[in-house]
Amino acid sequence: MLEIKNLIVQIEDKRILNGLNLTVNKGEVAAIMGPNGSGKSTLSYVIAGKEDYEVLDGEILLNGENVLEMEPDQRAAAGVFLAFQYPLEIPGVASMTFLKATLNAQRKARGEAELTTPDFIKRVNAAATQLEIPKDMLKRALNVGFSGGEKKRMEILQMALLQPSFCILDETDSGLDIDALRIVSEGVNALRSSDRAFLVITHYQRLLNYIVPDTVHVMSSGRIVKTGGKELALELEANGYADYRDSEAA
Ligand SMILES: Nc1ncnc2c1ncn2[C@@H]1O[C@H](COP(=O)(O)OP(=O)(O)OP(=O)(O)O)[C@@H](O)[C@H]1O
Repeated sequence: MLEIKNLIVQIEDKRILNGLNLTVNKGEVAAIMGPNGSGKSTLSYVIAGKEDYEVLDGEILLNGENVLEMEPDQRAAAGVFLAFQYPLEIPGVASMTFLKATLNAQRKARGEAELTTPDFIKRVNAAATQLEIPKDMLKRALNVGFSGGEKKRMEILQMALLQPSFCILDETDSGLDIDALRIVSEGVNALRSSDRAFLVITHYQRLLNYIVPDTVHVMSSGRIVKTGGKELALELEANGYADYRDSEAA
C-alpha cells in the first residue's frame, strides 16, 4: 500500500530524513516511535504534501502511484489523511460547514456525487455520537476555543467521515485525558479494516495498548533503524532510545 524508498528530505538546508525506507501494507497498523527531533512529524508532513520541504531523493508510492508528484488535495483524494499533532483553528468557519465542504470536495475529486445535506447530517451525527462530540460543538468555528482533547476528537471525526485509505496519526494521544484516549482509540479501532492502513506516531507505549499495532518502527536521525512487533514498544518504554541514537539503519 505505502512504500517509501530512500527518502531524503531537507528544510532550510538542514537534512531531516536521511534515506528513510518504510513499507506499510494494506490492513496494517504501523507505529513509529523515536526521540524528539528524529523526523517523525516531518515524515507525516512530507507524505501529506505540506510545502516547505525539499525532497532530494527517494520515492513515496501509494498503491503504486507516485505521491510526490501529487498536489496535497490530490493526495487527500487518493486516500491520504493526516490527523495533525496541532490541529488548525479556522475562525469564522463552522465545523459542520468545513466538514461538508471537505467531504464533498474529495468526493468530487474522485468523480463521486456530492452528498445531500440530510445524508451528510446523518453521517456526521453518527460519527459525532461515537466520538462523544456534542452536536452544538459542530456549530462552532472549527477548533476555535476547543480544548486540546476536543481538537483531537475533531480530527478523528474528520477521519471517520472521509474514510481515507491511509491514515497518519501524529501524536494523537498528546493532551488526551484517560477517557478521551479511550474514546479516540475506539474511534480509530472502528475504522481498522483490511483495505485501510494506519501510521501511528507516538511517544508513549500507552496508546498502543488501545490501538494495538501490527508493527513498531524505531526512527532515529531521519531513518527507520529497527522494526519489530508490538513488544518493541514495551522494550523502548523500559530502556529508552539509548541503543538507537545515531545508529545505522538496521
Ligand atoms: N522549518 C524548520 N526549519 C528548521 N528546522 C526544522 C524545521 N522544521 C523541522 N525542523 C527540524 O527538523 C527536525 C525534525 O523535526 P520533527 O518535528 O520532524 O521531529 P519529531 O520526530 O516529530 O519530533 P517530536 O518528537 O519532538 O515531535 C528537528 O530537529 C526540527 O528542529
